[in-house]
Amino acid sequence: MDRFFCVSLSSVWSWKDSRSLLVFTLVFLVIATYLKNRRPSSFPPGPWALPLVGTLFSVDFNNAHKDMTELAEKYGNVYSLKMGSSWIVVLNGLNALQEGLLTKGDILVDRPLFPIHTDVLPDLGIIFNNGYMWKQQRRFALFTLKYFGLGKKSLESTIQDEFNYMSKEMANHKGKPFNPHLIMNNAVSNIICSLIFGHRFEYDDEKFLTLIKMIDEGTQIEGSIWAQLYNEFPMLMRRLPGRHRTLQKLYGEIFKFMKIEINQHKKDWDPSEPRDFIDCYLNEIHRNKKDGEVDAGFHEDNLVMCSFDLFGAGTETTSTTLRWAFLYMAKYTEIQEKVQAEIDRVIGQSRQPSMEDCANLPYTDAVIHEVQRMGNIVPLSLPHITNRDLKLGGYTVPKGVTIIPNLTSVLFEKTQWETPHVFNPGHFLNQEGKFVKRDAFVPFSAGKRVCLGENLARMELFLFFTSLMQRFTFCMPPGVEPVLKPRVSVILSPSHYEICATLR
Ligand code: HEM
Repeated sequence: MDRFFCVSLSSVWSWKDSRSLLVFTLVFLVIATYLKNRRPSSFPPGPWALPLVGTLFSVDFNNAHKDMTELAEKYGNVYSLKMGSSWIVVLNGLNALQEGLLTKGDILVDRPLFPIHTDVLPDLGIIFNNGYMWKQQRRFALFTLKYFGLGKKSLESTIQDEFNYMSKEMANHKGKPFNPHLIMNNAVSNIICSLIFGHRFEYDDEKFLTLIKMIDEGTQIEGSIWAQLYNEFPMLMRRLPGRHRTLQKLYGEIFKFMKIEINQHKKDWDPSEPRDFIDCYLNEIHRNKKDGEVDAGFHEDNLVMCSFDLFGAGTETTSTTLRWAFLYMAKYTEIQEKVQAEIDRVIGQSRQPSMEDCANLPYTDAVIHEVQRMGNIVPLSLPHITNRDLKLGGYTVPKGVTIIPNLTSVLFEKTQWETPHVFNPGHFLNQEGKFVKRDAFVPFSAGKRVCLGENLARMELFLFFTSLMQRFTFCMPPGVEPVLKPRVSVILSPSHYEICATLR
């Protein structure tokens, strides 16, 4: 009896012990999780962060720009999210964007380096590079693009000539439905190719078409959930199959293409007569070698990476904007007619549009700006990172936090635009019908990292759009309504569609 009593007493005690231990462990875990996921003091507010996944479920990655804009209504224009284990801060609205990128631009000049890039791409080039090397590479690219024609007649005539090739290709469809994706990518890409490689590619060049398709696929993957997961859980994702694995193969192929072009240039390179960006860069490599300058990073690997950056950024963006323009013109036929009437009145049909016409075509210019605003092709810009503690909107953001400039929140800001969600060229016109600039027009972002190709893109958009409207009328195939819902990746592009381009 005594023995039985002792045994049952000890089992009661051990059961009580384990229960206390369990309760203690649970309380400990809850407190530890709370402390780990708690926002640092005076950090911007935001949704509650869960263990491991953070605020991943507060944003649908198929609609991140919209969800992030809506979150600002609840948490204010400067708020924070936790992606896996890292905090990010989102800037919304014109004031917050200007305070971050302009007033305190020095603190936000760097880019975060994500595993999806560092695993696949060398730490070189312009877009995902930082510090002295980035500054030198960016400055050199800007200078060289200017040297080869930005704002000059030579580039203008390259674009005009390319339009003639493109228009022949479109006219071949004889007003029947066709998908304008590849034609537009090819035409626009040929402009940046003329600047980098010194030549264009025929529209039926299979190798070049494959390259353009690779750029499109790479952009899709970079904006997909696969890339997000890779950046949050790199150790795991490196071991798992998925679309992220394709990226390495795609970029490898594009690098090969760049190297072939560079090797060709080296064969007939004449330092006294640089023909394009590659020739100028080879000269710069030579000069830096002579001067013993290494930190600026002028070497052949960086030439490959800079050419890759300029080619990628200069191909998909402008052509996507023009594809949005066709859709908007097909939807709002009365706006298309007004554009054509203005072009007919100012230029007529006997000569091609030039940049000088821009000032006399305010309605057309306003339509191009409105296409860019509504198209919103780079909705969350590219990420920045704080290089020291930053005071923003009354909060403190420590060094090393990723910052997302939410361009969508500015391009559709209620207090900035009269009809934010309606296609309305009037946003860029005053009472007298003259073109007016708007501060909240930020498709190229702002500050020290503002789009390097802004002037080139503006020139391409104006000359291609005006020439297209002069020569063609765009409409949807019979019975088809234009779909304005975007295909979401790093950029917002129209879903694949067919259009009819009828010669005027
Ligand atoms: C409509 C066309 C275009 C749009 C809307 C656009 C938009 C943007 C945006 C939003 C950024 C990020 C800026 C930031 O981080 O704050 C960017 C960066 C960049 N863009 Fe564009 N872009 C366009 C065309 C081009 C073209 C034609 C080129 C070719 C030269 C180009 C080259 C670049 C480069 C190299 C960067 C990185 C700059 C840096 O990190 O310093 N872009 N662009």
